[in-house]
Amino acid sequence: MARKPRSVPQGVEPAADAGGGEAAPEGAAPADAPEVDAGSPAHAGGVAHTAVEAGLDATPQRCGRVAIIGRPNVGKSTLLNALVGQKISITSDKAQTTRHRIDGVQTRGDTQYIFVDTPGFQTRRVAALNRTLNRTVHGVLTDVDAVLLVVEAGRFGPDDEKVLALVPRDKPVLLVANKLDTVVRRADLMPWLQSMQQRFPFAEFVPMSAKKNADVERLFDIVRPYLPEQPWIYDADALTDRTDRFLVSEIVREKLFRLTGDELPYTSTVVIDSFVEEGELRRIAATVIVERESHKGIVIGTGGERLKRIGSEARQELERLLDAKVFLELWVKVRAGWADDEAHLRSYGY
Ligand SMILES: Nc1nc2c(ncn2[C@@H]2O[C@H](COP(=O)(O)OP(=O)(O)OP(=O)(O)O)[C@@H](O)[C@H]2O)c(=O)[nH]1
Repeated sequence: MARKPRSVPQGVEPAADAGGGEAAPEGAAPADAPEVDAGSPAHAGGVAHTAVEAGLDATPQRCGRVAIIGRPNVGKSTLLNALVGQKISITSDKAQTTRHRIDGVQTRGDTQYIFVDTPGFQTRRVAALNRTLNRTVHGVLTDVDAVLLVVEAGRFGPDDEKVLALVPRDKPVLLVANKLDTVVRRADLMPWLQSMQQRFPFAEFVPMSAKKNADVERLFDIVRPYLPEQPWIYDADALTDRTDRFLVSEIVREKLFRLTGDELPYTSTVVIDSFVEEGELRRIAATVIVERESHKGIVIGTGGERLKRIGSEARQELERLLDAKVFLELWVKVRAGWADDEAHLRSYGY
């Protein structure tokens, strides 16, 4: 399991925005929080069942799972990274970047928040890759204490509607109206929030920007009451359930997407061939898998320039994440039709 590095956490932008988060527009006050079952056991025969009753500890632990769902590109990964205080989920402008379910752990005071990122709900293609992704989203939702439905502030289209339809009715759903910083006329948001209130019994309305520190802090306080009183599942310094090896493949994939822009279809992926620890050095070999010979050219670039840059940017970020020196070797291979082939998907960890 990956832990928080000793070095300074990445992810949330420093609070350059003094005054920080945008306040919720007037009238957008959260709906009353529903009664949350704190999960404390019933009293039986005067026996102390909790640390509090036994007088051992004034603050019993809270711990719960919170799903982050939403259509592609609304900012789910950006939010997860900000909440966890470290980059564990990759982001790019290319929709459908997130492919795996990832637990992001943040422990603060008496509370352990386990945020579950999910792949954007896929509506475009019906290839095996998308079927697998949709199954992941369904699985996540049955197993959480609360759901953050992320949408873009002021917008709720058919794709958002499809995601909302997936949520089991017995879960508290908090509407995160993200990218508030892009809304020019805040007054326009009021009627929109009211229409959202009519649409679904959301437990809370949270207009915010995942890129603003103060907004992210506020979200912790809003989510906390929805988490049951129960012992923590992970150690206090845990970052994610994923291994370093997994995080490495995600970071290389992010650089690949960022540096190829729209030229490369989202069906390319990255496989880690070897990950060796030699004292303070990590020797990593990875292969970029693409579907066509022409895609290989895109990744390599003129005179190998682009592949070199992907490697160099990934290495710098990996050194911060792993808190070690990194030697990264990158290869490119063509595997036609991998995204439509269930056997290949399994071998690549999907
Ligand atoms: N202006 C602004 N941009 C944001 C905010 N949050 C996320 N973004 C940008 O929106 C784009 C998509 O963000 P992601 O976090 O990758 O979105 P996602 O929902 O995880 O996308 P998928 O992986 O496709 O499901 C990126 O370019 C982010 O930088 C925000 O609060 N304000």
